[in-house]
Amino acid sequence: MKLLKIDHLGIAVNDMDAARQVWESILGLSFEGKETVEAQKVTTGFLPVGESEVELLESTSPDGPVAKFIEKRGEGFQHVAFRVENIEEALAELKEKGVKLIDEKPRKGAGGAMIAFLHPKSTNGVLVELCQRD
Ligand SMILES: C[C@@H](C(=O)O)C(=O)SCCNC(=O)CCNC(=O)[C@H](O)C(C)(C)COP(=O)(O)OP(=O)(O)OC[C@H]1O[C@@H](n2cnc3c(N)ncnc32)[C@H](O)[C@@H]1OP(=O)(O)O
Ligand SMILES: [Co+2]
Repeated sequence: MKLLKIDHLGIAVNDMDAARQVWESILGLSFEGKETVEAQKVTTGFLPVGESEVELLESTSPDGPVAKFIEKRGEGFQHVAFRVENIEEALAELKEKGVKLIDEKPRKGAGGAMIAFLHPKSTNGVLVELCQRD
C-alpha cells in the first residue's frame, strides 16, 4: 500500500456558509461548491489548496459523526484523508496488520470518491480516511 498524497483535511463546522466566509476571506481559498453525502450525514464544501483540499463538514443530522464530534470537542480538525491507488488492497493490507477498520468495504464519498475510515484508536488519536479517485 502506498499513500499518494494528503487528499484533504476534514474540518467539522457548525455552519457551512459562515465557515466558508472564514476560509475564503481570511485564508484566501476558493470554494468549489457543496455536496451532501447522506450516508455520512454531512454536507461537504471543498476548498482546494495546492495538491490537496480543505473539506468543510456540516452535519445534516444530530446523530451523525460530525454532530457528535462537535458536541464532544467543538468545531475543528476531524479527519485526514490520504489518497491511495487501490483502496480494496489497502484495506486488506491494513486488516491483515490488525488495524481497526471502521469501514471494511469502501463506501461512496464526496466527488465520486471511494472512501473508508480507520479507527482513531489505531492511528494515534487521528481519524484517518482512505480515498481513491479514478
Ligand atoms: C463525505 C466524506 C468524504 O470525504 O468524502 C467524509 O469525509 S465524511 C466525514 C464524517 N464521517 C465520519 O467521521 C465517519 C467515520 N467516523 C466514525 O465512524 C465515528 O465518528 C468514530 C470515529 C468511530 C467515533 O464514533 P463515536 O463518536 O460514536 O464514538 P465515540 O464518541 O465513543 O468515540 C470513540 C473515541 O474516539 C474518539 N474520536 C471520535 N471522533 C474522533 C475524531 N474525529 N478524531 C479523533 N478521535 C475521535 C473519541 O474522543 C473517543 O475517544 P475516548 O474513548 O478517548 O473518549
Ligand atoms: Co473526508
